[in-house]
Amino acid sequence: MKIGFLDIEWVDVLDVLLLAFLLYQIYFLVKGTIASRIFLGYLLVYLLYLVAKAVGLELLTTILGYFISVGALALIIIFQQEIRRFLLIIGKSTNIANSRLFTRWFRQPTSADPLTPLKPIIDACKSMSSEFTGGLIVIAKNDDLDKFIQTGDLLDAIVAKRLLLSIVSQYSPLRDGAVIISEDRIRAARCILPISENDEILTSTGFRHRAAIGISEVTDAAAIAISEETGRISLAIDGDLYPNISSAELEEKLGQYLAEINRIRKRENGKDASL
Ligand SMILES: Nc1ncnc2c1ncn2[C@@H]1O[C@H](COP(=O)(O)OP(=O)(O)OP(=O)(O)O)[C@@H](O)[C@H]1O
Repeated sequence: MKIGFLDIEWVDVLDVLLLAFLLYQIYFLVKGTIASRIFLGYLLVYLLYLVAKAVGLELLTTILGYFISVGALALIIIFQQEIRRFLLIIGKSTNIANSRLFTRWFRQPTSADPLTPLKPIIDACKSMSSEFTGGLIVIAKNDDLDKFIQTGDLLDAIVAKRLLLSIVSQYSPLRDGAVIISEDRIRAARCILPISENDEILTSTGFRHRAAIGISEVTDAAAIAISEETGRISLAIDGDLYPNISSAELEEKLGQYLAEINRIRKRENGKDASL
C-alpha cells in the first residue's frame, strides 16, 4: 500500500500497533510514580537531541548523544522496579502459569496439592475485625513464597481459626509481621513483606497495608490486612487494595481469585483419588 511517498506494508502497521501497546503499558506502569517524571525528562532530552541533529547542531548532538547512550543504562537501573512489574504483569496476564500444559511440564506434578480452606481464614478475619486485632495474612496462589517464609518463624500448621487468632493475639510473640498460608498449611508467622513504593497509594496508608500491596505486586499471592486502629478488613490482589470490605465480600473476592488454582488442584486430586 502506498500513502503519498510512504510505502506501507502490513508489518509496518503491526509494528506501530505493537509500539503503541508497549508505550501504553509503560505509561500505565509509571503513571503517578516518580519514574514518570524521569521518563518524561528523558523523552524531552531525546526530542531535543532529534531536533539538534535535524538542524545540524553538531556539538549539542554529540553531547546529547553521549547522554542518551549512558542514559539508556541509567534508565534500566532507575526503572528496575517498573521493569520488574512489567515483566510480572506479562507473566501473570498470559495465565500460562495456570494452564494445564504449564502445570504438566514446568511445575512438579501437583498430584496431592491440597486446597486452601477459606472458611477458617474468613472466620478469623471476622473475629479480628470485630475485636480490633491487627493482622496481615498472606495466601499463596501459584508463586513460591519461600523467600518471604524464610524471613519469619516457621510453623507448618493446619489452617484453623483458633490457631490464627492465637498467632495474632495481643499477647502472642508471633503477632508482629505477616502470617503466610500456602495450600492447607500455615507456613510461617512474623514474616517480613516488601513495602509497596507505589506513589498512588494514599500517604495515610500505614505499613501493614503497604506490605499487603507490596507482596501482591511482586507475587500472585493475595494479602488480607486487618487494621488494629479501625478493625477494617482490606484485601490486596495484583497490586490493588480493596479497602474496608465486609467479610462476605472478602470471601467472595478470595474465592474468585483462588478459583482457578483450586480447579487445577481439584482436578489433580481427583486424578490421584482415581488411581
Ligand atoms: N513490611 C512488613 N512486613 C510485615 N508486616 C509488617 C510490615 N510493616 C508493618 N508490618 C506490620 O504492621 C504492623 C502495623 O504497622 P502500621 O501501624 O504502620 O500499619 P497500618 O497499615 O497503619 O495498620 P493499622 O491500621 O493496624 O495501624 C506492624 O506492627 C507490623 O506487625
